[in-house]
Amino acid sequence: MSVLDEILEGVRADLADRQRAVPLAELKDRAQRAPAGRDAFAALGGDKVSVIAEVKRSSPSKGALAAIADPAALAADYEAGGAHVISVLTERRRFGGSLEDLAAVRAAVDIPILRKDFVVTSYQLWEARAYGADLALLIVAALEQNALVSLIERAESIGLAPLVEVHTEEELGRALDAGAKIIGVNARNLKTLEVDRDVFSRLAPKIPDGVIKIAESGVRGPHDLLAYARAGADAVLVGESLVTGKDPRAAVVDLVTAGAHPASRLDNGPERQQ
Ligand SMILES: O=C(O)c1ccccc1NCC(=O)[C@H](O)[C@H](O)COP(=O)(O)O
Repeated sequence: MSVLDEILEGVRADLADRQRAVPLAELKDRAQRAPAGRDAFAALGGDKVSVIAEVKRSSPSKGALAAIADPAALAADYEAGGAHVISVLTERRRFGGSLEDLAAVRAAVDIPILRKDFVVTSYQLWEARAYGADLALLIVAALEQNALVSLIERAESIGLAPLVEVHTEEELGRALDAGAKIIGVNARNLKTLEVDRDVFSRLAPKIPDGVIKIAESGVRGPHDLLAYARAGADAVLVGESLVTGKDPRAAVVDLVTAGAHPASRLDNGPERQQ
């Protein structure tokens, strides 16, 4: 069984418990009373390379990364450093996250928030909306095509921007066929956990203009952001290097500063001096 399959097995078990505890009608009611969503497209668009800063306690590849007793304070630090979007890992068993983390972050920051999880059913999209997310991750490798299409439609219909994650050309074709407007290319193979930063530069030229391109995983600092930017990234998603560093806010400042420089973008001239 692959790592992704193991994660999905645990996700489905936890989901069944939550569905027993909170019926869909009650969840929908809560989602419909949630404050209006924040504009993810505005946060990720423009000339800059946006920074999505992640609240990540642990991971299947590295185990425990950081204790993060106060995810809201960490997210507020990220926002103060200039982050454009906050990603909150809500998966419990392998990442140590929760929906409570999502709600706490929502209350602490004014920028859009991504629910980073392994979504397999629309119930999780209603959860995302009810607990304050503005975007929800949909991983192509975890979904049949019909499910991907219907989850994209459902997300959009309830005010969530779907971030559709791919790792191969075949998955990218499926994401585009399904109508994805925001595509994340994950450098991490979720079946083997191997990180290959070159996956982004191989797939990005095949993503049409007008689709937002996010480079996910493996960003150690501004030099990686600049490399992804040169390959066409509109945004980078960064977890481990922020939560394990001494000063997450300063690390975000460095990334945002690198991403704000026009020379960091594709075809915009020579690499900025570090
Ligand atoms: O991080 C993992 O080990 C992992 C394993 C299996 C599925 C997903 C996983 N991570 C989710 C992510 O995609 C990352 O948290 C995110 O892109 C940030 O990556 P990084 O900056 O390398 O922590």
